[in-house]
Amino acid sequence: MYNKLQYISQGETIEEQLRNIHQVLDAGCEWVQMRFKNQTTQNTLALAEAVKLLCDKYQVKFIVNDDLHLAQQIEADGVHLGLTDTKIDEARAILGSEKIIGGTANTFEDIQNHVKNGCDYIGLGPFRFTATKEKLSPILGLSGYFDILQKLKKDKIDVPVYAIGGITLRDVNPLMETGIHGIAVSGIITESDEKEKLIQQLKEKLYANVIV
Ligand SMILES: Cc1ncc(COP(=O)(O)OP(=O)(O)O)c(N)n1
Ligand SMILES: Cc1ncsc1CCOP(=O)(O)O
Ligand SMILES: [Mg+2]
Repeated sequence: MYNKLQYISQGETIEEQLRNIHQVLDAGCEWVQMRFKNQTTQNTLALAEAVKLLCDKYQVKFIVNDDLHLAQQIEADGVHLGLTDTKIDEARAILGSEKIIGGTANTFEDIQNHVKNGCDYIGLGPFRFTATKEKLSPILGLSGYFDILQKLKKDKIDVPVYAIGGITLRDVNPLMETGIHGIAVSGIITESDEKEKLIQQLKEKLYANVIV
């Protein structure tokens, strides 16, 4: 079972990214997506190599945003691909069956396509407005998640769905009630001065109904 909490990294420089990721790992997060936009290839590679070492040390999953060749080069656990990034089936052909491929969705049809093409998990959103990403797809709100998750259930499409976009601690319970698997968050964790406490609180809500 994939972890129910994915941290999406933030930071304008390699140092800032590494500081944020290191703090999040120390605070107990077990899944990191490295998202480092508008950077040189050299910078992105340097950060990815450093994050790979860190994630190996903490024994947590590490996926790379957007760049499947970089994910392959540094032997990350996988890649997250958006609707305008490399197609999921092309990425699967290159990465093989062992690597994790996540895909962004905004509609039920996006999820159907991703699953058909071999996607392992879905980042469904945005839940609400967020300044973390530009050019957002239409906002889904709670009712959007409810409708899409109902359709997935009806069509027996069983794929882990992560809610994303402007999520706060208060949103976790209502979102989980729609049937999502977990959440992918960036801002709330990056900006928190009490990361350990926040991650613990998020996990308590995310795993409240999981029988171990
Ligand atoms: C878990 C997760 N879900 C969605 C996204 C968004 O991906 P994308 O639409 O490609 O946007 P960018 O993150 O590349 O700006 C994500 N990264 N992770
Ligand atoms: C990458 C991405 N894709 C849709 S919303 C989003 C940003 C999520 O970050 P935050 O949790 O800060 O809103
Ligand atoms: Mg992308």
